[in-house]
Amino acid sequence: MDVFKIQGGRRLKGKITVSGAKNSAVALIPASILADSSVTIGGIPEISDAWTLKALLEEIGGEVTFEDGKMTIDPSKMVAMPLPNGNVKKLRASYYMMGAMLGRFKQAVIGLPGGCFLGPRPIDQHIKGFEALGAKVTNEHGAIYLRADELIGAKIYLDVASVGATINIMLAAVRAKGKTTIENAAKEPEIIDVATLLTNMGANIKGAGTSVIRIEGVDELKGTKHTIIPDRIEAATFMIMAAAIGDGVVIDNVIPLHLEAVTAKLREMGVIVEENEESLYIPKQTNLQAVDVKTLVYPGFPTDVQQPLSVLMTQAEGASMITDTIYSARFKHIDELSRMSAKARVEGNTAIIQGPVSLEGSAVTATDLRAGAALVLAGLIAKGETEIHEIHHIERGYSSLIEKLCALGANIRKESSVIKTNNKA
Ligand SMILES: CC(=O)N[C@H]1[C@@H](OP(=O)(O)OP(=O)(O)OC[C@H]2O[C@@H](n3ccc(=O)[nH]c3=O)[C@H](O)[C@@H]2O)O[C@H](CO)[C@@H](O)[C@@H]1O
Ligand SMILES: C=C(OP(=O)(O)O)C(=O)O
Repeated sequence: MDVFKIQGGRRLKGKITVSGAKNSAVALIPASILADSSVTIGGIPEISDAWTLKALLEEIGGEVTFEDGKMTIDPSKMVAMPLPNGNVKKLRASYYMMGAMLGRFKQAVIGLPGGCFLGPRPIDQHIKGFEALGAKVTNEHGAIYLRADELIGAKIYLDVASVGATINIMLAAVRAKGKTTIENAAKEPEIIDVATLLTNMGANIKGAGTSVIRIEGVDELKGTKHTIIPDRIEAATFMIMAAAIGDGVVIDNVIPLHLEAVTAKLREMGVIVEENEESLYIPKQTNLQAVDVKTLVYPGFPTDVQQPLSVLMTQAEGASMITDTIYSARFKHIDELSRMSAKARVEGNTAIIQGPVSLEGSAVTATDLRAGAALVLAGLIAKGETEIHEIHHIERGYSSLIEKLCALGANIRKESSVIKTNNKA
């Protein structure tokens, strides 16, 4: 099994470039299924989720190339092959194969998705949407079976403003007959990105990025070219790293508007954030102050940044509180941070973190993607060596992380860890 080894205490300085957004990429790639000819997407991050989706599209007959961040998908020979197991279990966003295949083939068999375990992650709102469009949906032995004679536009009110359900219903509805309205839709920037691709393919979508999305179905969608938006969660991770251990870091390829909640909270902690059109500059920081944070749907503070921010809180003066209203159990990293001498505890859906403390290097486990990012940051700050296990979680969402951090002066490398066995045989 591979591990990350970090020698902590090295200051970071220079420029780091943000990759394309994971949560856009994982929806844009399945969206290509709906076209009748090739779709090319630029800026796809080199993350395992993108490679897994490429493999899934190939399993159903897609011809896909992925080189230098450019993915070209020819969907013309795809068929409605069932995908009950295997790659679908490796990532959360395999659920987008449901909406896209239902939209194109009026049928799909897709295993329940994997991805980060953050507490229960139901997909009832996705299914409610598919059923409203006329699909019969059953769950058989851990796979979702979807079938429709035809899809007919409908009015769908989401009980929770779910990112996945909003995008999945858009995917299923763009080729349905008539009008679909999604009310209480999620407003994340990645939803606008997917709507932009679909619109360029010929779809008729209004209101993406607001809480009401209106779709007028079309008979067919054509191939197109698209460039993905920058990853606001990766950017936020780098902002936090720069605030914790930077000697002046430029974070390039960002949309500052997408980061407003993060920037505001960092400023409240005393961090100086200079905004330019497509980049941010964070000078060396002193005197970080404790803050209270609550995660919310966009444009609120993102849950995906909660775990990295909690590490910065260990360096701030006073007691900080961070409440996750989206995923109440997203705190597995706190136990790992405690191994590194953090003073933190969890009460319900809130972590209480006392700072400043001197973190100590240790062997820790990335229990999920952003827990992994948090531990990388903790390792960069800590005295001595930190060894992070289960890094496959981190590789689902951070492209070339080692290379990017080493270029800023970090001492981090990937190694194969030798499992010691009692070899008596
Ligand atoms: C691949 C991807 O884009 N992942 C992101 C997406 O996940 P994902 O799309 O899975 O998250 P959702 O926005 O759907 O979930 C938000 C909340 O709604 C609940 N819910 C969701 C769907 C449903 O049918 N029923 C239901 O109750 C969830 O349990 C959660 O409490 O948005 C999350 C919230 O910003 C992010 O943390 C993830 O990084
Ligand atoms: C939770 C995340 O990802 P996923 O939904 O793909 O598991 C994340 O990106 O932080």
